[in-house]
Amino acid sequence: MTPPVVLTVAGSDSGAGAGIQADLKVFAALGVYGTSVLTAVTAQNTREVRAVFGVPAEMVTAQLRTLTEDLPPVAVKTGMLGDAEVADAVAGAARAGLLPNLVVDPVLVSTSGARLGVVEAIERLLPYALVATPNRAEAAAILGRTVSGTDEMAEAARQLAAGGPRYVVVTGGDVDGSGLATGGGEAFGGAVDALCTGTEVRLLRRPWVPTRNSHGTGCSFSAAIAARLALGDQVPDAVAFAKEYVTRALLGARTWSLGSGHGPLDHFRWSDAAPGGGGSASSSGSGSSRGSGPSSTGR
Ligand SMILES: Nc1ncnc2c1ncn2[C@@H]1O[C@H](COP(=O)(O)OP(=O)(O)OP(=O)(O)O)[C@@H](O)[C@H]1O
Ligand SMILES: Cc1ncc(CO)c(N)n1
Repeated sequence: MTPPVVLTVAGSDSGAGAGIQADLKVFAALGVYGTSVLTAVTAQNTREVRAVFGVPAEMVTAQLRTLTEDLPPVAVKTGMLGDAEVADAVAGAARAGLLPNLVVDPVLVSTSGARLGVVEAIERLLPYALVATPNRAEAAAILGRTVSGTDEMAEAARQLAAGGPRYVVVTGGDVDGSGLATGGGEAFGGAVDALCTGTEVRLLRRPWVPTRNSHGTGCSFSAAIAARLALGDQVPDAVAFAKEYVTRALLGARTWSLGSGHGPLDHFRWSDAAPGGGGSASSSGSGSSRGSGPSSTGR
């Protein structure tokens, strides 16, 4: 059995909750061969991003060329890009056809509030995206207006899809500064995302998981979409799978204590094996076999 190759182009999170490290965990959990091109190194833990060191654009290009010559990916996701030169380097590879099934997660700000990207960089890559996955704040920054309720999320998804990516998911998982269970998701009666397929907008709704351990939800969501695309899913199915996967990974992480800030997700369903583990929570509605994913969501 040869697994499909999937690539993440993103920054390193030393705390391994987000960025490259989260993406590689998702790829492993979903049974694809993960490769990585680093755009930045962050000094980061569950509480803060203390320092960011950008990888020069020429080095990003060198990684992309070297990798794709030998291990061409079937699907790709991008996360933190850093500056516009790096975004140009990635856009150049996309233009050359080296980045098929491209999922762009327009990372701008970390959960802890640190700036990780600029709108100008994201705008250079969006035209090449098959799928874009901005959260509400990112969609607002790109469009230059606020995006609050589900109607505005749907409208933002539609507007962004008209300007480049074939599919856009505006996610509603953002949590306010105080962290615990105070996020927009609760106010909406669940974790709601708006998927624009080009022709229509669907609201994807799953139960809101009240936990501080939500570091890297966006990274994991976009990585799971790329993994499922590589395994042959159509985009709406890949998105539905990814939503279920993240819900399940949040549920599994509810009771663990890794760091004193926003801890990581339970990517590998370890909580299923723990006594009274979080993975079987009925509200998830997901399957329970280890390593496998759900077959449907509440679309
Ligand atoms: N507490 C939660 N409970 C349930 N689902 C959640 C929760 N937090 C996020 N999600 C879901 O996770 C997915 C990722 O969305 P989110 O809006 O968190 O991305 P993000 O803000 O880009 O993440 P990050 O903080 O990693 O940058 C979405 O499907 C969202 O609805
Ligand atoms: C490296 C990196 N990428 C993305 C995010 C967004 O969560 C983060 N905190 N760190």
